[in-house]
Amino acid sequence: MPTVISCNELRGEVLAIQKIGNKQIDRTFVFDKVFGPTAKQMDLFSQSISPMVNEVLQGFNCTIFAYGQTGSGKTYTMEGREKTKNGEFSSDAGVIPRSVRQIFEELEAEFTEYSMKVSLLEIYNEEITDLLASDEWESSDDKLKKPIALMEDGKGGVFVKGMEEEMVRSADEIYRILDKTSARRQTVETLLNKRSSRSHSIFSITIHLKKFTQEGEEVIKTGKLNLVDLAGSVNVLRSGSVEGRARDAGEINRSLLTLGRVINALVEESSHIPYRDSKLTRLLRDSLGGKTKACIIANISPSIQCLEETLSTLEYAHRARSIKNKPEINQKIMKSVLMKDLYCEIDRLKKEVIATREKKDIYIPGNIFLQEGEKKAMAEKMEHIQVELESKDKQLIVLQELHDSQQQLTAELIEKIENSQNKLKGYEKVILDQEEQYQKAKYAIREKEHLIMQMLHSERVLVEHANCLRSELDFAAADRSELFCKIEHKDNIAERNQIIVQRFQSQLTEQLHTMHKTVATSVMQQKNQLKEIEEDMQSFISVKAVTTKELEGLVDKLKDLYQSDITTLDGLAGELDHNSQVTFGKLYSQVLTHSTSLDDVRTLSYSCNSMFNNYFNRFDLFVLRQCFKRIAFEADYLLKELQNNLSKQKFKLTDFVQLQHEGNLRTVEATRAISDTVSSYFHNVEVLISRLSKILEETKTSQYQQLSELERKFEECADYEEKRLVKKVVQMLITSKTRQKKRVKI
Ligand SMILES: Nc1ncnc2c1ncn2[C@@H]1O[C@H](COP(=O)(O)OP(=O)(O)OP(=O)(O)O)[C@@H](O)[C@H]1O
Repeated sequence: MPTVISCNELRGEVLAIQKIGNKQIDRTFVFDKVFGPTAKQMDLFSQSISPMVNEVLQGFNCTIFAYGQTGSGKTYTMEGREKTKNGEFSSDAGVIPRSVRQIFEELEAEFTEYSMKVSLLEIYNEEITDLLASDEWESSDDKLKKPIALMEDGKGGVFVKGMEEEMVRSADEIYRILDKTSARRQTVETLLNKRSSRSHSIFSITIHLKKFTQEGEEVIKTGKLNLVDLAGSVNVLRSGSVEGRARDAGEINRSLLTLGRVINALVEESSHIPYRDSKLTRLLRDSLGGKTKACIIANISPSIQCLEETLSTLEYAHRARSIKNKPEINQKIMKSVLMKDLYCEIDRLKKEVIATREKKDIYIPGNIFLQEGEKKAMAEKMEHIQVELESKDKQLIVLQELHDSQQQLTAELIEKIENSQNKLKGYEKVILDQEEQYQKAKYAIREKEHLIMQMLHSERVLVEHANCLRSELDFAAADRSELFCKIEHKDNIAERNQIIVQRFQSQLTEQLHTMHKTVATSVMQQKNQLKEIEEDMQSFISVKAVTTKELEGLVDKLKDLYQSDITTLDGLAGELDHNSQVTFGKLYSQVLTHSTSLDDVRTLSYSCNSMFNNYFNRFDLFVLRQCFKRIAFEADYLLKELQNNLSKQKFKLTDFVQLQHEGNLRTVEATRAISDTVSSYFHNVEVLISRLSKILEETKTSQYQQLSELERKFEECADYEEKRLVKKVVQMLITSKTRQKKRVKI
């Protein structure tokens, strides 16, 4: 069957998947706790109920409701399937037996003095029945189940008139009461549940605990736990209620509807809360928004067929979640006050009984009468008392008849009792003997129990040891696989390294080869270049020598030219000198011839003048000659200087060429030496690389050997360890089995 509900226990969410037409609508409801289909009774109890039970023992009133569709597991949740299984507490045990057990365990652990009473009410078709009122259940006739009235207590609360509360001293007593009364619940077969409970049941445990104040005064602390198994919320048509029971479906829904309306009104904080509209809500008024702590368990089915009811339950519970109760601890009552209250209650009950017997009137205590102002409440009370009186009349007649037959039976019984008492005395002796035997057996059992405990302890230790060994083995196996992984990884790295070295080797050889070639070509080129430079220098020197020679020739020619010019000029100067001397002689003879008269002076002056001019011309030529001589001398000197410089330069150039040549020769030598060193260095590198790869190869093989050796040793060790552990475990199992056998024998 398809499921439409999924639970997220961690987030406290319930997801409902609804399909309307082709549309899928997902709805999520959040709760304080969510228990999925795999949850156990114990989970629900320990997480949600157990803390509330503790609070009851602290003096709070707590109520636990189980609400949900018929057949969804409310009764299973509250009561469970069976309380005990093979003498142990069953895992199917529900909230009620588990709460009872916790209460007694805690009370016994604290050595607290306490008194405890329980009550069990059923609300069916808006009528309250007391399932503990024993005398009414003697008869199997349903009609005799007497409905009882709900009364206002005048303090704003209600009480169930004449409700029986049974004092209990142990959990077993409560279990017995529950077993006895479970058959009395109104059940009917529906399509959804073979034993559907049609009524609401309220099981209450009231605990009075004796405590001491700091001043040492004795006080009574009271806590009450209400465990409510609501009737299933049903759709009459779908639930298939049969045999005219459809009415009860309506009534159940009516009281559940009122419960829903009360919840809605509380959530909306409405001014009017319709508690009074149903018996259920009147009775549980304090648990709904009052001083009581309340927990609602919403039971749902994951089936698609129940989706409508499931959604309604989820909405109902979700609304109820937002109700805020104001839990208050019950006031501690002084023992004396409690006693006084109890005496008053007894007094009231006595007066009530007398009034009922006399059928005259009803008794209402003065204080209640004064407080009962509300007409409605009073009318209801009267109505119930009327109903009660009528049913009591009927019962009286039946009881009278019963009384007569009972008296007859009593006489017979007294006789039987006397016989039985005689037999009893005989049995008592037997019982005493058996008690003694029982004590001995008990002692022996305790001893064996002690032994068993010790054995169990040692078995637990052994199991723990085995677990430790197993985990060690697991660790060793994990280490081994890790080691294998590492070896594989190392192999891969070594392989990759080898490839890289080989590649490097080939690249290096290639590069060395190229370098050799380059160096040889460069040496050749350098040699050629040096040769060319040498040749250039030789040609330059020879050209220079030729030019110098030519220059020398030219200088000689120039010198000769100057020399001839100077001699010509010298000749010219001599001729000029000779001519002037001739002219001067002629002039002197003329002066002597023509010097007589007055005009002698003028003639003298004239002659003197020309003589002066001649003299002057002669002086000029002399100076010119001197100048030429000096120039020729300077030119000669300059040429000589030039010649000297040229020959010096020639020598310097020859020296420079010589030096250049030597330097070139040295460079060639040095380059050759460097090239030799480089090639020898590369040769060495080559040798070293080949040696290195050889070493690498050797290391790799030795590593391989070492690793395989290690692997072998590790495998041996692991095998040995495994065998040893298996042996140990087998040994331990054998020991444990022998112990178990011994224990069984014991
Ligand atoms: N969690 C569960 N594990 C095993 N069985 C379960 C569980 N819940 C319910 N059941 C079984 O399903 C059947 C119906 O459950 P139960 O009577 O508790 O439902 P209900 O809600 O009380 O029904 P109704 O409202 O009709 O009384 C019972 O036989 C019960 O044992």
